[in-house]
Amino acid sequence: MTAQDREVDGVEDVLALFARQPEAGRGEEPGAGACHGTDHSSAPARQAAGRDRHRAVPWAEARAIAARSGRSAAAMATAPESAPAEDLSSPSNPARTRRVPLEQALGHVLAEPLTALTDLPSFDTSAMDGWAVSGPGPWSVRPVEPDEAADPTTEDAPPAADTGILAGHAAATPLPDGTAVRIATGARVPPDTTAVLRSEHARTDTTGHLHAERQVVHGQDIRPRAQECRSGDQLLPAGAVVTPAVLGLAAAAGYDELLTARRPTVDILVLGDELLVRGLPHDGLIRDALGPMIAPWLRALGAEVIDTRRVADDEHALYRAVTESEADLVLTTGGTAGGPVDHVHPVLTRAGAELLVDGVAVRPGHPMLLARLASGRHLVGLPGNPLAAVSGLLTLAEPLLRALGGRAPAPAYHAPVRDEVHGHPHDTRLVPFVHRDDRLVPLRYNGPAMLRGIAVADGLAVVPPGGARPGDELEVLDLPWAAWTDATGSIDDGCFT
Ligand SMILES: Nc1nc2c(c(=O)[nH]1)N[C@H]1C(S)=C(S)[C@@H](COP(=O)(O)OP(=O)(O)OC[C@H]3O[C@@H](n4cnc5c(N)ncnc54)[C@H](O)[C@@H]3O)O[C@H]1N2
Ligand code: MOO
Repeated sequence: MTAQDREVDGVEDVLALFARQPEAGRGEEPGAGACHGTDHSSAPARQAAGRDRHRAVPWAEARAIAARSGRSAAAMATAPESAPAEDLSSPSNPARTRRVPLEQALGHVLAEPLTALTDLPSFDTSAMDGWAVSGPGPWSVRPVEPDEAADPTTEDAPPAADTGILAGHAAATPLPDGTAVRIATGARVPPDTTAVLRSEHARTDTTGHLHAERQVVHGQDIRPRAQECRSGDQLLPAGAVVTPAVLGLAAAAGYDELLTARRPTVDILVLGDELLVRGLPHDGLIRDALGPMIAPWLRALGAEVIDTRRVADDEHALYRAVTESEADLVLTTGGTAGGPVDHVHPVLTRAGAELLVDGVAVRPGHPMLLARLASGRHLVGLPGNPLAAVSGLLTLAEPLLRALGGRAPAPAYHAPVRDEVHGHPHDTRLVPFVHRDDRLVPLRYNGPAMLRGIAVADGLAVVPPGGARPGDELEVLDLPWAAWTDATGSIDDGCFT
């Protein structure tokens, strides 16, 4: 990769050792994560921050609350009154589940365990092209009887040359001791077969007898019926995501359709009169960065986005939009803080919503919130600063949607960080990083209003209060499309080697 290529992929510019960046408190730009620096240095801001800190929930607890609330909402919609709240996957109520043909099931979530409908393999199968043999050799070669070779669906077809027993054909006649019959990979081995001899390990003599050129072990190259599973075995639990491999397994196990969890629905409300949807910023107006970003991000998290709507900075308009939505989740952007046109809190109060999380001890994104509306639906309020919105998306919306959609919690994983990362004194920090040589390398341009770092990141590193030293293990939040960029190779590891 040339220096020019490196510039083009955007990583080189964004990659930086945190220790080499200006520290928080010395200014926010160019993004050493100093939201808490400049923002809270004035007396009123300090007071606001003090109030926030008082009610802000720790980051991990906020995620746990979101997951718990999603689980109980899913259970209430799914199960009869008496069912335990954790029983997400009960398929008893069709409202939250859907039968989907296999060819449309990719990316859906199983609403019931995938249980084998057949033994796999469903018959003793030849694993190789060669000979089915019975007993010790040499063996006399037996021609295949027409009813053994015949395709059961084309019994009227003219007799073909002796190809032996082919895959998909019946093989009901037992193989007498001392005899061999030609057989193809995937064909049913005849009863009383003791082994399959690969064609390259076999030789026929002038008298037509078959000899093995290698030692023959009993059962060799036969896949016995039910080697992989028995009918009724659980292959996958409820909550598993249907991947291409799961589609293949389900088909092999006999499924034509799958019972899947209905995707949770989301209405996105983008607030802010300063936002433009086209063209260049001008006269204090800026482009809406969240409208184009949030819907595809939520879809990648398994949600069904009904609509993304721009709502004027008007309390009544927001109240109507929130209370009229029929989505499982209303997601707002902006208007979470205490500014003159920040209407999210007043609207929630007016709507009789219960605030489950009102501020999180995380940077960026601390004004994020989670509420349960009177209807039982949820509202996640993302802060307007774009990276703060991403933080809210992964802190509150991701665990909530995962639970609403019947998926198991993502197992947490940790990786060592390569560089020192400056920490906030009290709050968790979420910092965009790239994986390099089994280490997390934090990225610059991680300020709350910036997307330049996250746009090239593999994920967000969870930096505990106080920061991290080189080699410390940090929790990792993957981005749902990390695999896409790997697949396209657009962000090439080569640029750092
Ligand atoms: N006195 C205080 N002011 C603020 C505090 C605080 O603690 N005390 N917290 C700051 C933090 S931290 C954040 S984050 C923001 C949260 O603000 P809001 O959620 O109310 O969002 P807005 O005020 O509407 O916008 C903030 C910022 O983001 C821009 N924005 C909004 N929407 C979009 C969008 N769709 N695309 C691009 N940019 C967007 C908006 O223009 C503002 O610049 O509050 C701080 N203030
Ligand atoms: O950092 Mo704010 O700027 O918490 O999102």
